[in-house]
Amino acid sequence: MSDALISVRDLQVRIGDRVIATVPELDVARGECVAIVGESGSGKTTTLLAILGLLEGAAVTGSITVAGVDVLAAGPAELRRIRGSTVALVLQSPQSALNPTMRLGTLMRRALARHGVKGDEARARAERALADVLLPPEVLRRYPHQVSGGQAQRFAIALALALGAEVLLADEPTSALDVTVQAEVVAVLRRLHEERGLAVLLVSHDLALVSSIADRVVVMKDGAVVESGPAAGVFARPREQYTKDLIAAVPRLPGHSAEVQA
Ligand SMILES: Nc1ncnc2c1ncn2[C@@H]1O[C@H](COP(=O)(O)OP(=O)(O)OP(=O)(O)O)[C@@H](O)[C@H]1O
Repeated sequence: MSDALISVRDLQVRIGDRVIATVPELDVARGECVAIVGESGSGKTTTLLAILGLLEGAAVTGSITVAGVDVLAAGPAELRRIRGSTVALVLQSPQSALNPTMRLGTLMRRALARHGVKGDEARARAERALADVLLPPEVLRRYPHQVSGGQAQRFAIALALALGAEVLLADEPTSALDVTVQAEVVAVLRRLHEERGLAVLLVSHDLALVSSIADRVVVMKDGAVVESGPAAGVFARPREQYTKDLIAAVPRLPGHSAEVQA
């Protein structure tokens, strides 16, 4: 537990009188990749946004700790600080998350400056982070629309790394990308996780992606956790019919039935 970067207990999110997510327990340890899977509307994104303190208009109860900070009690300044320096959000559509009027270099420089990193140190961090996501330094001269979706997503990850993020919260990071560039983003995420020990909390419909990278899996249905455990165990021996159905729908996974492939 002392090792947990993210620790959630008895989380309940309500909008009006509707409960849209209930998560009794969710931990992400240093260096660990945990995936939340489930059908559309099952409460995955809501859980991620609650962890970042980004849910507006919702009643959130329980406890959420990120790198020792009590998210539900923290003020806006403290939440902004941990969002940049400890935990970073990677979204589905990277290009829409990047300011279109700024070159990527300006975006990177301003983000670092907001966290007090300037000059040579900023340049060194930017170069290292770009190398980590396998992007050439020349991308810093381009505008967001001048790079591919895969490059924009890798740049978003580089931005998080440059700011020193220890855990990435990735919400469907590949689903808006062409199949050809999905693989490059997955490869970068997997390398950062496996070789650099970056912790990742991944929300994804893509069970093939999840099975290739996650250490543990949390399965959500209708706003509730129905099953969780080590990824290998959940994929090999799912307990719940809902999980079996999710797995059976994916052609590349072992539990998939031959008829669907034909
Ligand atoms: N601001 C909101 N007001 C009302 N209902 C909401 C709001 N945000 C989410 N919901 C509802 O909460 C439920 C969970 O939504 P959420 O986006 O967390 O699901 P999800 O599993 O991430 O789905 P998807 O994979 O489609 O993103 C859905 O039924 C959604 O309609």
